[in-house]
Amino acid sequence: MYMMKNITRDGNPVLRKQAAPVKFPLSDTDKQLAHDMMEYLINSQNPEFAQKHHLRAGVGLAAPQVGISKQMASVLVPNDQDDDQDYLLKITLINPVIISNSVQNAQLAEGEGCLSVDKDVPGYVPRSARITIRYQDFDGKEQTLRVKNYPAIVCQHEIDHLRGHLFYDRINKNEPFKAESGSTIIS
Ligand SMILES: Cc1nc(NNC(=O)[C@H](CC2CCCC2)CN(O)CO)c(F)c(N2CCN3CCOC[C@@H]3C2)n1
Ligand code: NI
Repeated sequence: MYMMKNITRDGNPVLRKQAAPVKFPLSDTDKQLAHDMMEYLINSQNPEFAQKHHLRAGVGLAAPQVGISKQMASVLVPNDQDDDQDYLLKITLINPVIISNSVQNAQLAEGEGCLSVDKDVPGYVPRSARITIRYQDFDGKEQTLRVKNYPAIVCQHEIDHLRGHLFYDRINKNEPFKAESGSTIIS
Protein backbone atom coordinates (compact mmCIF):
# COMPACT_ATOMS: atom_id res chain seq x y z
CA MET A 1 0.00 0.00 0.00
CA TYR A 2 2.71 2.51 -0.97
CA MET A 3 -0.13 4.72 -2.18
CA MET A 4 -1.38 5.94 1.18
CA LYS A 5 2.07 7.20 2.20
CA ASN A 6 2.15 9.06 -1.11
CA ILE A 7 -1.27 10.75 -0.92
CA THR A 8 -0.50 14.34 -1.86
CA ARG A 9 -1.59 16.84 0.76
CA ASP A 10 -3.15 20.28 0.42
CA GLY A 11 -0.38 22.75 -0.35
CA ASN A 12 1.10 20.52 -3.05
CA PRO A 13 0.55 22.49 -6.29
CA VAL A 14 -0.50 19.30 -8.14
CA LEU A 15 -3.84 19.54 -6.28
CA ARG A 16 -4.51 22.98 -7.73
CA LYS A 17 -3.68 22.21 -11.37
CA GLN A 18 -6.04 21.39 -14.21
CA ALA A 19 -5.11 17.74 -14.82
CA ALA A 20 -4.08 16.65 -18.33
CA PRO A 21 -6.39 14.54 -20.52
CA VAL A 22 -5.57 10.81 -20.58
CA LYS A 23 -4.44 9.61 -24.01
CA PHE A 24 -5.62 6.41 -25.71
CA PRO A 25 -4.71 3.62 -26.13
CA LEU A 26 -4.02 3.56 -22.38
CA SER A 27 -0.37 3.08 -21.51
CA ASP A 28 0.51 0.19 -19.20
CA THR A 29 1.32 2.85 -16.60
CA ASP A 30 -2.17 4.34 -16.84
CA LYS A 31 -3.77 0.88 -16.66
CA GLN A 32 -1.70 0.15 -13.53
CA LEU A 33 -2.67 3.53 -12.05
CA ALA A 34 -6.38 2.80 -12.54
CA HIS A 35 -5.95 -0.61 -10.96
CA ASP A 36 -3.94 0.69 -8.01
CA MET A 37 -6.41 3.50 -7.26
CA MET A 38 -9.38 1.12 -7.22
CA GLU A 39 -7.39 -1.39 -5.16
CA TYR A 40 -6.64 1.32 -2.63
CA LEU A 41 -10.34 2.11 -2.23
CA ILE A 42 -11.29 -1.56 -1.91
CA ASN A 43 -8.62 -2.15 0.74
CA SER A 44 -9.45 1.08 2.57
CA GLN A 45 -13.04 -0.15 2.99
CA ASN A 46 -11.87 -3.38 4.62
CA PRO A 47 -11.68 -2.45 8.32
CA GLU A 48 -9.04 -5.04 9.25
CA PHE A 49 -6.82 -4.24 6.27
CA ALA A 50 -7.29 -0.47 6.66
CA GLN A 51 -6.39 -0.62 10.35
CA LYS A 52 -3.34 -2.85 9.77
CA HIS A 53 -2.00 -0.61 6.98
CA HIS A 54 -3.14 2.70 8.49
CA LEU A 55 -5.30 3.53 5.48
CA ARG A 56 -7.89 6.31 5.68
CA ALA A 57 -11.14 4.95 4.25
CA GLY A 58 -12.20 6.29 0.92
CA VAL A 59 -15.11 6.05 -1.50
CA GLY A 60 -13.29 8.01 -4.19
CA LEU A 61 -9.73 8.82 -5.28
CA ALA A 62 -8.41 11.11 -8.03
CA ALA A 63 -5.05 10.75 -9.79
CA PRO A 64 -3.72 14.15 -8.62
CA GLN A 65 -4.03 12.80 -5.06
CA VAL A 66 -1.36 10.24 -5.87
CA GLY A 67 0.74 12.91 -7.58
CA ILE A 68 -0.37 12.18 -11.16
CA SER A 69 -1.89 15.21 -12.88
CA LYS A 70 -4.10 13.21 -15.25
CA GLN A 71 -7.87 13.16 -15.68
CA MET A 72 -8.56 9.81 -14.03
CA ALA A 73 -10.58 9.09 -10.88
CA SER A 74 -11.85 5.96 -9.16
CA VAL A 75 -15.22 5.81 -7.42
CA LEU A 76 -16.26 2.98 -5.10
CA VAL A 77 -19.55 3.69 -3.35
CA PRO A 78 -20.71 0.76 -1.20
CA ASN A 79 -24.31 -0.27 -1.16
CA ASP A 80 -25.50 -0.03 2.42
CA GLN A 81 -28.78 -1.80 1.62
CA ASP A 82 -28.34 -5.43 2.64
CA ASP A 83 -29.40 -6.64 -0.80
CA ASP A 84 -26.87 -8.69 -2.74
CA GLN A 85 -25.33 -5.80 -4.75
CA ASP A 86 -21.96 -4.87 -3.25
CA TYR A 87 -21.58 -1.38 -4.66
CA LEU A 88 -23.90 1.40 -5.71
CA LEU A 89 -21.10 2.57 -8.01
CA LYS A 90 -17.74 1.02 -8.90
CA ILE A 91 -16.13 2.88 -11.79
CA THR A 92 -12.98 4.46 -13.18
CA LEU A 93 -13.78 7.82 -14.79
CA ILE A 94 -11.34 8.81 -17.56
CA ASN A 95 -11.54 12.33 -19.00
CA PRO A 96 -14.92 12.91 -17.32
CA VAL A 97 -17.07 15.93 -18.15
CA ILE A 98 -20.33 16.82 -16.44
CA ILE A 99 -22.55 17.54 -19.44
CA SER A 100 -25.71 18.33 -17.53
CA ASN A 101 -26.78 18.85 -13.95
CA SER A 102 -29.96 19.46 -11.97
CA VAL A 103 -30.85 22.91 -10.74
CA GLN A 104 -31.54 21.24 -7.39
CA ASN A 105 -28.53 20.98 -5.09
CA ALA A 106 -27.59 18.32 -2.53
CA GLN A 107 -25.05 18.16 0.24
CA LEU A 108 -23.87 15.54 2.73
CA ALA A 109 -25.32 16.21 6.19
CA GLU A 110 -21.88 15.62 7.77
CA GLY A 111 -20.09 17.84 5.26
CA GLU A 112 -17.11 16.40 3.37
CA GLY A 113 -13.53 15.43 4.06
CA CYS A 114 -10.65 14.67 1.73
CA LEU A 115 -7.69 12.29 1.92
CA SER A 116 -5.57 15.24 0.81
CA VAL A 117 -6.84 17.61 3.50
CA ASP A 118 -5.75 16.64 7.00
CA LYS A 119 -7.80 19.27 8.79
CA ASP A 120 -11.55 19.09 9.38
CA VAL A 121 -13.38 21.84 7.54
CA PRO A 122 -16.98 21.89 8.77
CA GLY A 123 -19.81 23.00 6.53
CA TYR A 124 -22.16 21.90 3.78
CA VAL A 125 -20.56 21.41 0.36
CA PRO A 126 -23.40 22.23 -2.04
CA ARG A 127 -23.32 20.14 -5.23
CA SER A 128 -25.81 19.22 -7.96
CA ALA A 129 -28.27 16.53 -6.80
CA ARG A 130 -28.28 14.85 -10.24
CA ILE A 131 -25.62 14.91 -12.95
CA THR A 132 -24.89 13.35 -16.32
CA ILE A 133 -21.23 12.51 -16.88
CA ARG A 134 -19.56 11.79 -20.22
CA TYR A 135 -16.32 9.86 -19.74
CA GLN A 136 -14.17 7.34 -21.59
CA ASP A 137 -13.86 3.68 -20.62
CA PHE A 138 -10.64 1.66 -20.73
CA ASP A 139 -11.00 1.22 -24.48
CA GLY A 140 -11.43 4.95 -24.97
CA LYS A 141 -15.12 4.55 -25.83
CA GLU A 142 -17.31 7.49 -24.78
CA GLN A 143 -19.80 6.48 -22.09
CA THR A 144 -22.61 8.33 -20.34
CA LEU A 145 -23.37 7.93 -16.64
CA ARG A 146 -26.34 9.44 -14.83
CA VAL A 147 -26.04 9.57 -11.05
CA LYS A 148 -27.95 11.26 -8.24
CA ASN A 149 -27.56 11.97 -4.51
CA TYR A 150 -24.70 10.19 -2.69
CA PRO A 151 -22.94 8.69 -5.76
CA ALA A 152 -23.38 12.02 -7.57
CA ILE A 153 -21.74 13.86 -4.64
CA VAL A 154 -18.76 11.50 -4.75
CA CYS A 155 -18.35 11.86 -8.53
CA GLN A 156 -18.46 15.66 -8.26
CA HIS A 157 -15.86 15.65 -5.46
CA GLU A 158 -13.54 13.58 -7.68
CA ILE A 159 -14.12 15.55 -10.88
CA ASP A 160 -13.38 18.72 -8.86
CA HIS A 161 -9.93 17.27 -8.06
CA LEU A 162 -9.22 16.98 -11.80
CA ARG A 163 -9.84 20.71 -12.13
CA GLY A 164 -7.83 21.79 -9.09
CA HIS A 165 -10.78 22.33 -6.75
CA LEU A 166 -10.97 21.10 -3.14
CA PHE A 167 -14.22 20.53 -1.24
CA TYR A 168 -13.79 23.45 1.15
CA ASP A 169 -13.65 25.88 -1.80
CA ARG A 170 -17.40 25.33 -2.01
CA ILE A 171 -18.31 25.89 1.66
CA ASN A 172 -20.16 29.15 2.35
CA LYS A 173 -17.64 31.15 4.40
CA ASN A 174 -20.28 33.23 6.23
CA GLU A 175 -22.86 30.51 6.86
CA PRO A 176 -21.14 27.10 6.45
CA PHE A 177 -24.30 25.15 7.29
CA LYS A 178 -26.72 27.20 5.25
CA ALA A 179 -28.58 24.91 2.87
CA GLU A 180 -30.09 26.54 -0.21
CA SER A 181 -33.89 26.29 -0.09
CA GLY A 182 -35.05 23.24 -2.03
CA SER A 183 -31.71 21.45 -1.69
CA THR A 184 -31.42 17.90 -0.35
CA ILE A 185 -29.44 17.12 2.79
CA ILE A 186 -28.11 13.56 2.47
CA SER A 187 -27.40 11.68 5.69
C1 LIG B 1 -18.53 10.15 2.42
C2 LIG B 1 -17.45 9.22 2.86
N1 LIG B 1 -16.16 9.65 2.78
C3 LIG B 1 -15.19 8.80 3.18
N2 LIG B 1 -13.86 9.18 3.13
N3 LIG B 1 -13.50 10.25 2.34
C4 LIG B 1 -13.51 10.06 0.97
O1 LIG B 1 -13.78 9.01 0.45
C5 LIG B 1 -13.09 11.24 0.14
C6 LIG B 1 -14.11 11.52 -0.95
C7 LIG B 1 -15.53 11.68 -0.43
C8 LIG B 1 -15.71 12.82 0.57
C9 LIG B 1 -17.15 13.29 0.36
C10 LIG B 1 -17.60 12.81 -0.96
C11 LIG B 1 -16.48 12.00 -1.56
C12 LIG B 1 -11.73 10.87 -0.47
N4 LIG B 1 -11.28 11.93 -1.36
O2 LIG B 1 -10.37 12.80 -0.89
C13 LIG B 1 -11.19 11.58 -2.75
O3 LIG B 1 -10.96 12.71 -3.51
C14 LIG B 1 -15.50 7.52 3.64
F1 LIG B 1 -14.52 6.68 4.00
C15 LIG B 1 -16.85 7.14 3.68
N5 LIG B 1 -17.23 5.88 4.10
C16 LIG B 1 -18.57 5.38 3.89
C17 LIG B 1 -18.50 3.95 3.35
N6 LIG B 1 -17.71 3.09 4.25
C18 LIG B 1 -17.67 1.74 3.72
C19 LIG B 1 -16.85 0.85 4.63
O4 LIG B 1 -15.54 1.39 4.79
C20 LIG B 1 -15.55 2.74 5.35
C21 LIG B 1 -16.34 3.65 4.41
C22 LIG B 1 -16.43 5.05 4.99
N7 LIG B 1 -17.81 8.00 3.30
NI1 NI C 1 -10.74 14.45 -2.11
